[in-house]
Amino acid sequence: MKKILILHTGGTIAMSEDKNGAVAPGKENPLNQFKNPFGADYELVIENIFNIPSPHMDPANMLVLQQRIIKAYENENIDGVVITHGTDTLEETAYFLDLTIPFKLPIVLTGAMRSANEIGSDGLYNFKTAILTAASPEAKGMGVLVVMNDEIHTARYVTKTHTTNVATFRTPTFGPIGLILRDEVRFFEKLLRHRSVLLDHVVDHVYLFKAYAGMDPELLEIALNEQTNGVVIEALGAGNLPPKVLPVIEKLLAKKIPVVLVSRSFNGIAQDVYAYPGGGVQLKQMGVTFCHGLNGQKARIKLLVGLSAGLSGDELADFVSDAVS
Ligand SMILES: NC(=O)C[C@H](N)C(=O)O
Repeated sequence: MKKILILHTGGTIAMSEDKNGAVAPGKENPLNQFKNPFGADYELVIENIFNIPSPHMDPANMLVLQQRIIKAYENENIDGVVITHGTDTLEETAYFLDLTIPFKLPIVLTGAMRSANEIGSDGLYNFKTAILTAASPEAKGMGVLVVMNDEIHTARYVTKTHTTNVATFRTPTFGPIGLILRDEVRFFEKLLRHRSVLLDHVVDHVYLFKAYAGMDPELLEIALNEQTNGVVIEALGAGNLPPKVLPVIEKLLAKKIPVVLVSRSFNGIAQDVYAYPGGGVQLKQMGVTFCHGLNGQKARIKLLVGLSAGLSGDELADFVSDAVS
């Protein structure tokens, strides 16, 4: 018998379409109509912990989820957790939990691209396959997982790539680590290393900026204040910035505000390759932290988690830059 804790948080998987085609949460969560297809082999403990669209999700809510899971692991004898979530910020919640849950418990996030009463709705199917994955012995020790459209992805690298297509969740550069084939859960990769940190609160004022041709330095200047805890920049290509923004970055670093760099490219990692003004070599010499392999929103979660866990200086830089931790 497998005991799976189900935490519903909202999102399209919990919404329905009205007669004009507008999608919104109704009075009743359609997931409550889910009939356990697994019989007596599975005990599903279901909680509607939130009912929010995922653009309303924030790190404080992510911490509520993390604490609920830790409590269940310590006191309620569970074998796995499934979280249903809106897809817009699903990857951020998944990665937050990946970085902050210190034990080998299968935790699987899923959602839907089509609401409950739309033709071809993917919600119940994704929910079912997420439960199967959370119950799989092989999911133990794989970190937090995202299951959508018959694919299993790591929280660390998965990202939403399409506004409406049901095949929206992809893992650029590396690919998924498993598949669901009918009702069979098959993993074909292993996690090499996994590092989590302990935290009991989350810091705010960790900003994410995106670089562009002719980037205006005044955009970054808004981070030059006492409240700012950290800055992430999605840089150009292999990790380069327009030279106009360098004086602001110098000022941020002088104030001991960590500045983390990722690439805005969909594939690949940020590295110190180029030695022209604003190139990665100069940025690294200035003290910018390169975060290898994460996208901007994940690097922001990682910086926020590291800061919330009390890391600073070299320790924080090591934590953030090591994308396989
Ligand atoms: N497919 C979805 O779930 C998108 C929705 N806007 C959400 O993230 O809540």
